This record gives sequence, structure tokens and C-alpha cells, in this order.
Amino acid sequence: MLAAARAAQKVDEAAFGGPGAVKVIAPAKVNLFLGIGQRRPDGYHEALSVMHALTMHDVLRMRLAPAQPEGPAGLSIALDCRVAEGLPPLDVPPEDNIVSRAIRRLAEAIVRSEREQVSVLLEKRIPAEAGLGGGSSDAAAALVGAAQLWGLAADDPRIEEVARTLGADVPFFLHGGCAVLDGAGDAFVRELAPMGSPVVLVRPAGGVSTAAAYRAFDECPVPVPASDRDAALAAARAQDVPLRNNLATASESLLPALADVRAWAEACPDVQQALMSGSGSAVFALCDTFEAAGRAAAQARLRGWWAHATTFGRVRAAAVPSR
Ligand SMILES: C[C@](O)(CO)[C@H](O)COP(=O)(O)OP(=O)(O)OC[C@H]1O[C@@H](n2ccc(N)nc2=O)[C@H](O)[C@@H]1O
Ligand SMILES: Nc1ncnc2c1ncn2[C@@H]1O[C@H](COP(=O)(O)OP(=O)(O)OP(=O)(O)O)[C@@H](O)[C@H]1O
Repeated sequence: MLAAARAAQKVDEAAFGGPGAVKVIAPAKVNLFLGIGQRRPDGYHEALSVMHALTMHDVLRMRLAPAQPEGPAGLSIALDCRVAEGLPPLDVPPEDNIVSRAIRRLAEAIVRSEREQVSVLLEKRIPAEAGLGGGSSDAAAALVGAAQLWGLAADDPRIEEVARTLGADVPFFLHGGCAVLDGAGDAFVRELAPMGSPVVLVRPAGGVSTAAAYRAFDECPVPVPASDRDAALAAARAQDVPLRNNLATASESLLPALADVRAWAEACPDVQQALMSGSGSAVFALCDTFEAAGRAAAQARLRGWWAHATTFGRVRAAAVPSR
């Protein structure tokens, strides 16, 4: 049964090889620092953020083909989403998936009106509603892939313009590595020297909606000390950034299991430091060695939580060889 499923998957993946096809990786991120400030008139909050990409990633296989003559005029998108074992299914219709929205929006921005079909096979390994930027990274990867399929230059400014309209975290994934961002957490300030050290991601059952976390924050805002902001702004390397997140209290009020994960991480001898990422519900834990990271992940799984050992990386949403 499993062999048959694997064989079927191979056939599908083979259809995404050769000319007119591209494979793109969409890495996860964590926020080493997140200092949320005032709510702005547009509803977004001021945010000073330091994001770091991880080597753990989703995969998008994309293919461009002329549409069936009897099909709709203009662009059609066929999206097949497969979720890794151990993760809940993604409860989003294909047309609402941020991947489809990204491709459509780029086609509009470059005024592309060809009658054609973009097919996408999206392999999700990054859990949703985890603060790991999975959807945002998929969107950036979809822009990178569609740009390549349509022969756009990788540095065409319309790619970044469209990225900003899709979500605050999306532009970061076009740069990747480690970066300081301000504005609404979407404006690139500068790059930091990235790390390559091990990190464990732990997520209790249940996600946190980003919008709900910001609403809870407004009810009980927690300021970030100016000295922490200054240290984040002065850092030259990822490892010099103080680990802080003033959205954590709000997210813990929405998902109390987050406090259990925090308490576990504080007591775990294999964990050096831990912090909730973004609006949660994933917590990332820094470990000294890959062995320690593996042990910490195993301990977290024994408690019934999703856990994954990975590394920080100098990676971004990028096309890779398909084999
Ligand atoms: C928590 C973070 O992930 C940290 O990197 C980001 O701030 C959120 O980025 P994101 O998931 O790309 O968020 P978006 O899809 O742009 O916004 C979702 C919702 O979060 C709230 N939001 C987001 C970013 C921000 N600076 N202020 C906000 O108030 C808004 O209510 C918005 O409607
Ligand atoms: N390709 C996708 N992957 C994940 N979520 C998607 C995708 N497309 C649409 N969504 C919707 O977006 C919601 C949040 O996505 P995502 O996983 O990026 O949020 P997050 O973990 O809160 O990340 P962030 O750190 O950007 O706040 C999901 O609950 C889902 O409904």
C-alpha cells in the first residue's frame, strides 16, 4: 500500500521535471527578537523584528503549460497540497492558499494575460499557525518560481512589491538568512551574520491566529525595554541578538499550553535558551550540539507535542535543482 502510494507520488513528481518546471524551497523562520509597538492607523503594529531563516523547509514544484483550449481564458492555477505525517491537514481551499494568491497577484502586477496553467505541488512540512512563517515563505517561493517560469529577472522590483501586499513576513523570505526589519516588521533594515547552530522547534496542540495575538496584545500591551531594543539594533551577528518577544504573554493567554512548553524548556538540561517565535504557537530552543537537539526533540514528543530538530541557515526562498 505504502509502496503503491510512493510509486504514485514519484509519477506526479516526475511530471514536474524538465523544461517549463521549477522546484523551489520555502524555509521556515523564527523571530530572535520581536518588539511590538503602537497600533497604526492602518491596523498594523509598529514592529522591530530580527528574523532568522531555518534549513527546515516546504517544497513547491511548479510547472507552466498552455491551458486546455476549452478551459477559462487567462491564467488558471492547479494546486495540490500534501502535508507531512504528524501535521494536521491544511484547512484552506486551493484557490485561497497563499501560493495561489501570490501567483495571481504577480500575474496582475506584470499584466500577464496568456491563456495558461500553472500547476503546483506543495509539500508542507512547516506547521501552520506556528509563528514559523510557513504560509509567508510559501508565498515568497511561489513568487520566485512564477518569476522564473515567466522569464522575469530575479531582481525585478515588482516581485518584492507584490510580496509586501501578501503579508508582513513575506518580503523577508526573498532575502532570508538573518535580518533586522522595522516598520510593520516588513521593511528590511540590514543583514546580520547568520548562525548555523542547532535549534529545536516545539509546538503544543493548537495554533495561534496572528490577528488574534495582536488583538490580545492591545488589551494588555507589554513594552520592550529600550536597552533590549538598542542591543538588537546594535547586534552585528545573529548570536548577539537578545532573545525577546513581547507578543508571548498575549499568545500564552490564548493558548495556555504555551506556558507548559516554556516551563519544560527552562527545565530541560539540553536547552540553553528558548523563546516563542512570532505569534506562536511554536517555541524554539537553542542547543549546543546536534545530539542535545535530538534529545530535546525526543523529550518534547514524549509530552505529546510536535517537535523538530533543525538548524539556522543562510537560506531563502530559492529555486534548487529538481533532483
Ligand atoms: C508575528 C509575525 O510573524 C512576526 O514576524 C508578524 O508580525 C506577522 O506577519 P504575517 O503572518 O505575515 O502577518 P500578516 O498576514 O501581514 O497580518 C496578519 C494580521 O496580524 C496583524 N499584524 C501583523 C503584523 C503587524 N506588524 N501588525 C499587526 O497588527 C494584523 O491584524 C494583520 O491583519
Ligand atoms: N500555504 C500555506 N501554508 C500555511 N498556511 C496557509 C497557506 N495558505 C494559506 N494559509 C493560511 O494562513 C494561516 C497562517 O499561515 P502561517 O502558517 O504562515 O502563519 P503563522 O505560522 O502564524 O506564521 P507567521 O509567523 O507568518 O505569523 C493558516 O492558518 C492558513 O489558514
